[in-house]
Amino acid sequence: MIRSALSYPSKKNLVLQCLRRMSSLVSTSVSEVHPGVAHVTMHSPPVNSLSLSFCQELSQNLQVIHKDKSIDIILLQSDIPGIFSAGLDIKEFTQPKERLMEFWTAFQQLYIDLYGASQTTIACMEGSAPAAGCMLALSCDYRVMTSNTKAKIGLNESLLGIAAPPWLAQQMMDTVGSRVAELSLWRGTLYAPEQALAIGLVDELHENPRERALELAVAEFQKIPRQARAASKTLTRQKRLKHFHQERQADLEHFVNFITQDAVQTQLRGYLQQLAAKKNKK
Ligand SMILES: CCCCCC/C=C\CC(=O)SCCNC(=O)CCNC(=O)[C@H](O)C(C)(C)COP(=O)(O)OP(=O)(O)OC[C@H]1O[C@@H](n2cnc3c(N)ncnc32)[C@H](O)[C@@H]1OP(=O)(O)O
Repeated sequence: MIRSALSYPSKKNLVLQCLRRMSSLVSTSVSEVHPGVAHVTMHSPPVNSLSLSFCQELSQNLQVIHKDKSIDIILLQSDIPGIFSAGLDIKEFTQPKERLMEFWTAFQQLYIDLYGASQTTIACMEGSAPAAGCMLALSCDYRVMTSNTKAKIGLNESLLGIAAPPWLAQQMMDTVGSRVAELSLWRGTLYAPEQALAIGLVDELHENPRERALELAVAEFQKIPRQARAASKTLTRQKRLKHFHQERQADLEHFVNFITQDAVQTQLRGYLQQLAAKKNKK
């Protein structure tokens, strides 16, 4: 059974408790029965889309955990049925320039905080993870997805008239290989769970991803010395992170210049209308 951090009197949990109170979109709890395992839960209805405040809150939760030496596993999960995360909040793309810059900076920081976490991270996907939702999963060390065929995962940016940034495209290439990533990116393919497993986009399918992730964390991952797990991550990820920091400003400028083009804005408005029309048909 998972108990909230609220039930812990220690200094560490007071910090988590404060964070939980401040945060309405993301919360962290630690398990009494499974020490060292933190559950980071996204709950931003209707679809956990990554708005500016959502990115900031998720980052804040991760930053508190990073400082907590007693936590060595992070399970990233959603409490919205059928949804992991719908990706970036498309409405953010239509904001004025200052806000766009703040938004993209927060999204970049979220990538640093999740991809660069020293803890072992597991994405527990009980539902769909398109675009930046997929980025959250790709930033984790291990991905467990629901076997429910309604769920989809992938980088569908091209269908919105935009393209994933280079660092996200790189994550896809690192995970599924260059050729499959290349095809997926320009087609904007969203994969059903079995297909995602076949190309290596997810590591396992399970009826209950949270239960399976906890089992993996305790029975398998925590048996590997944590410093070895952390050092292995540094080996495989530090080059990417260093490059990201070097390119961060250019990435921000590219985003703002690209997204503010009239043709892109028209395309994005059309996509939002399609989503609304789909909802009205239900
Ligand atoms: C240089 C340029 C760089 C660009 C950056 C590239 C990086 C990342 C890009 C992105 O992440 S863009 C976002 C891409 N995401 C999507 O295409 C997903 C769209 N959503 C869906 O497919 C579905 O909503 C869903 C996630 C499969 C869930 O389906 P469900 O049937 O449960 O819910 P809906 O009825 O479709 O939606 C409910 C409600 O949410 C609104 N909504 C859905 N997704 C988003 C979103 N990403 N941003 C903002 N709003 C979203 C949808 O319009 C409905 O709104 P209301 O009608 O209730 O107001």
